[in-house]
Amino acid sequence: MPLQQLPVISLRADRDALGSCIREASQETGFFYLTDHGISTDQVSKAFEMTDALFSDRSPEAMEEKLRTQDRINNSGYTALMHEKLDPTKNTAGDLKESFYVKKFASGQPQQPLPSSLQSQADELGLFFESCRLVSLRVLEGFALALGLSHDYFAPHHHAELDRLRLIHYPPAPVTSPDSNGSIRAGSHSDYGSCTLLFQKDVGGLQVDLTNGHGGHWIDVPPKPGCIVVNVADAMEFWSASRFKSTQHRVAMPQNESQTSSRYSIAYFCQPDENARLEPLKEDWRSEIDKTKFASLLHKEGITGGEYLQARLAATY
Ligand SMILES: O=C(O)CCC(=O)C(=O)O
Ligand SMILES: [Fe+2]
Repeated sequence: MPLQQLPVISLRADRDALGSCIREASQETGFFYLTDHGISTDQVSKAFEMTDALFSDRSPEAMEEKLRTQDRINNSGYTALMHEKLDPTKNTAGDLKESFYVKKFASGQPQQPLPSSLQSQADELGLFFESCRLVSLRVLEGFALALGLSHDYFAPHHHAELDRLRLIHYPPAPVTSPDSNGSIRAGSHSDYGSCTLLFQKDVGGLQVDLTNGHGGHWIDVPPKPGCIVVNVADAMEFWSASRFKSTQHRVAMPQNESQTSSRYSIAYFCQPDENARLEPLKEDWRSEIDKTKFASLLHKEGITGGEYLQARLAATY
């Protein structure tokens, strides 16, 4: 019987257990729920309150203020509805979502203009970023152990220079068949970096393709109290020479009345550093890489984390 539910992995597990659970999940679906991660429900609720406040104010002044924070070159600030298209192969107008990208704080200070509603919560926002960063480092330890490497193998390539916390709002929408070729909340895609942590408020819609782009067998990944959804992203798939799967996922349009209201999610994208070299971890693994997916990485000599991210972003906006 095909898998219908993602595994739940505890960050309290000892190193051996963590490595083997993460190995199994990363090889099978590339997605799992993470529990015992140390971020309190109170902290997550506060982050969602900020997200709600940011997107609820639709006055012309507030919308202008948000638009002024947009910085495409640095992948930070506000992105308006329909401005992103995660699945460029589909002939749709753009994804039905708006979002706000947050960069790592330095000495407790934001490194980008924030709209006033976030400015007043800047300390809390910076702490949430930091909590996510620490969890992502633990997940990277799990990946290293799962690949038979020293637990601290990935840390020197991950200083959160390009990491982004993304507050996301999907506006209310009608119930729509998943097979319709029309609008979508977020088109099918795989993430670009090392891994992603995802918090979903209460409205579901996230789906993962168990065939990973080969025909489509979508399973729902509903919000699970206290859990973060974690997925392998493309740089980690490449490093692992496709042992780990960076799996296609999407946010479907509402499938029932309970999903028609606003949907809020918060993603933390853990990225390799600007100058981190992307290459398979062992030379003799090279032949095992998914050559169609990574053609652009294979014909170039020594692409960096920064170059790869820019190339992927250019295809999305
Ligand atoms: O909002 C979600 O649940 C998923 C968002 C996502 O996959 C992304 O932004 O990469
Ligand atoms: Fe994603």
